[in-house]
Amino acid sequence: MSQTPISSLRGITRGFSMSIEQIQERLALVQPLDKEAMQQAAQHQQQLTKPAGSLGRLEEIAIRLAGIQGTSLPHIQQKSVIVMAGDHGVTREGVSAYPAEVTPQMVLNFLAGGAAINALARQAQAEVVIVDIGVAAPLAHPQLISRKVALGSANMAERPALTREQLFEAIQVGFEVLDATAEKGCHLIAIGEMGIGNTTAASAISAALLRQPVDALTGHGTGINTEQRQHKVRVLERALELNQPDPNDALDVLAKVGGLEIAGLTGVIIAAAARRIPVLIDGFISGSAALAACALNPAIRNYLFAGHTSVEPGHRLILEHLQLQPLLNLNMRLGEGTGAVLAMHILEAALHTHNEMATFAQAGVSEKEEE
Ligand SMILES: Cc1cc2ncn([C@H]3O[C@H](COP(=O)(O)O)[C@@H](O)[C@H]3O)c2cc1C
Ligand SMILES: O=C(O)c1cccnc1
Repeated sequence: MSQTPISSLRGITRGFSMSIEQIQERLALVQPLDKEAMQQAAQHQQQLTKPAGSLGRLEEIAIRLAGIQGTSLPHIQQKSVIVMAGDHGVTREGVSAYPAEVTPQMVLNFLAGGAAINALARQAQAEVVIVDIGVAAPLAHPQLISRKVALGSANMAERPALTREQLFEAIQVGFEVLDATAEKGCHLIAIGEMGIGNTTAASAISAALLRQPVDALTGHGTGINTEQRQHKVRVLERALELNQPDPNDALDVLAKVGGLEIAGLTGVIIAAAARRIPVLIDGFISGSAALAACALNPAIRNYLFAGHTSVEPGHRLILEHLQLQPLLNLNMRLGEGTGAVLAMHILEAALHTHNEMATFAQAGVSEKEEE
């Protein structure tokens, strides 16, 4: 993974020095994991009443959470899922199985508590934070965080999806939403999104940053058929050819072929890592935000957990690149943060065993025989 040089960040930000400084500041706050806490947590695992290593990846999760929180006995109490919603001009090219008006309709459904993410968040006892960062329709609700940067992105098949100002504003919204969530107390964040057409944006971002042909990572999204997928690939090829996003510059990629909710989630991820809060990534779209965040600072990767692996083929390529092993594989392709919130149970299970099990000494259980 290569880090975007700060000089290249400056290159694209003439005139917006406030925002770029804020982004650089946050990126610079991300610290390596606490090695000492991880060593102590690993030793603690060795003393628990089980054959060494027998809790498999649960042990690795507890140890990494120790490194993230900087304590040998990490804990998760308050959890939130931040769902960002935005529209995509590229839907005018006919790249989705559903019409764009589903975006605002689903935001209202989230606010009424009737979507899959609401059901799963209730089960996981996670707070649901809904942000309108760029839905192309007026929306108002007491529980909605209204931070519209624009009425959707522009059509990337015709021009850059976002202006530099819109990109920086969207990342800034991500910082602010994460800050407000963290200040209420939060030990684990899941990220989710809603935006008809956003698998097209995620495909373009990952094709550019992973330097892969779009055909290798473009999927069927909400359910387009084989012929429609071929059309989506052609639209993507046209958008990449026209915009020429710089693969060494994740901000350039996010502006030219990204989207407001994806840029906002990139901001959430950066700000969470800077505050040592673990982040559960959901599917392909939130994965593309993680890919961009890690391109800006590779140290962010250590704060991320992959909730699940999506059916979208590009998601697997992102996770391989970030060297993140998904916790679940349930053939899901929904988004909204659903796979991430489901995996909260696994992270909590890792800490229940880590923090609650008796040691061999406490329980009077005999340890392994000498070899
Ligand atoms: C009813 C409904 C609920 C959703 N919840 C998430 N998505 C998901 O599907 C969209 C991306 O797929 P595409 O790129 O093919 O449009 C996003 O909004 C994503 O979150 C939904 C889609 C629909 C139709
Ligand atoms: O991978 C995802 O998160 C996904 C896939 C299809 C549609 N919406 C989301």
